[in-house]
Amino acid sequence: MTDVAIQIDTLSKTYKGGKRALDGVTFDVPRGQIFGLLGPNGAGKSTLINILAGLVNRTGGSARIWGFDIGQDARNAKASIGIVPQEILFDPFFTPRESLEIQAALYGVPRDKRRTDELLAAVHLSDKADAYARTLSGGMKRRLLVAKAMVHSPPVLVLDEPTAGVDIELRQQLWAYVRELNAAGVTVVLTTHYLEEAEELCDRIAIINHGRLIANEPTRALVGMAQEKIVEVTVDRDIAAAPANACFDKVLLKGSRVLEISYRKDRVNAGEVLAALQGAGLGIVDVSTKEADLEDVFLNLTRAAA
Ligand SMILES: Nc1ncnc2c1ncn2[C@@H]1O[C@H](COP(=O)(O)OP(=O)(O)OP(=O)(O)O)[C@@H](O)[C@H]1O
Repeated sequence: MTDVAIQIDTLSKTYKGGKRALDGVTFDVPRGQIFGLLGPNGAGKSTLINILAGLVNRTGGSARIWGFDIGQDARNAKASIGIVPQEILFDPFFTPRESLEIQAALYGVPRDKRRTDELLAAVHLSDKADAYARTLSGGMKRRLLVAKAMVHSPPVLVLDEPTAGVDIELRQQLWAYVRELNAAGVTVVLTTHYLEEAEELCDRIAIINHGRLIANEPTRALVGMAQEKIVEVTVDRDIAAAPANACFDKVLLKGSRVLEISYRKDRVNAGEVLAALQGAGLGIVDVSTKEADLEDVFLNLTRAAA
């Protein structure tokens, strides 16, 4: 129990009108990790995060944040989590410094415990500390949102699609800061559409589809679940049609001498694929393989559960 940051137990949400956005979801977010929550549009990720944030009422199940029940101990639960929302909403007339001070006051952080300057520096906004929020770029606003979520020094930080619409350089900066926070002991939960990002950043990944949990694995294990492998082979003569063989899943003729062959690594290996080509009388000139990535797993899992 003590090593769990967030405990979600048969959590359900049916919106007025009957839409069942979450359908009995159960999983734990271990302390100290960067945890990815993935799923296609409309899968229920924002609903789950909004329940943790106290913005949406659940219709079934329970959740604990840092051991505090979000219903019975809402105050402590709320104090234990910082949430960076998907949408950027600011009063355009407040400066970053004022926004952080107001947020700290809302959370009851005493003046001598406030970390406004430290947070502004951490998100590279010190030089914009006294500029109106409306003059900040999109990336700056997002960084300010991260700082706002951290004013009360919560042990858990949740980021809902934090890098949507943020350019690559800013994304890198934001992730560098998230990694720093994590190294300093903050448990991070993030939702992202960028699978590469999840693969690179997250220790563990849960996938939600149609309001149900369909995977919850260490990232490496999840990527290892990809069974499809692709080998591109250049052969020694022109061929008119792709050869067929029982050990190929799919064959594409990509040029008169180049074949792209998909096979299932749980059934055959690359040697058998190449031997099958040689058996068809083709000499092999060149070979390259492509490892499956999280995207392949994600597509397979979400398709299978559709
Ligand atoms: N206030 C609401 N009233 C009714 N239905 C809603 C409401 N909010 C969300 N939904 C529905 O619940 C389902 C889950 O939505 P949710 O926003 O949680 O998905 P999501 O995984 O966060 O998607 P996205 O990645 O697009 O934000 C969707 O079908 C959505 O249309």
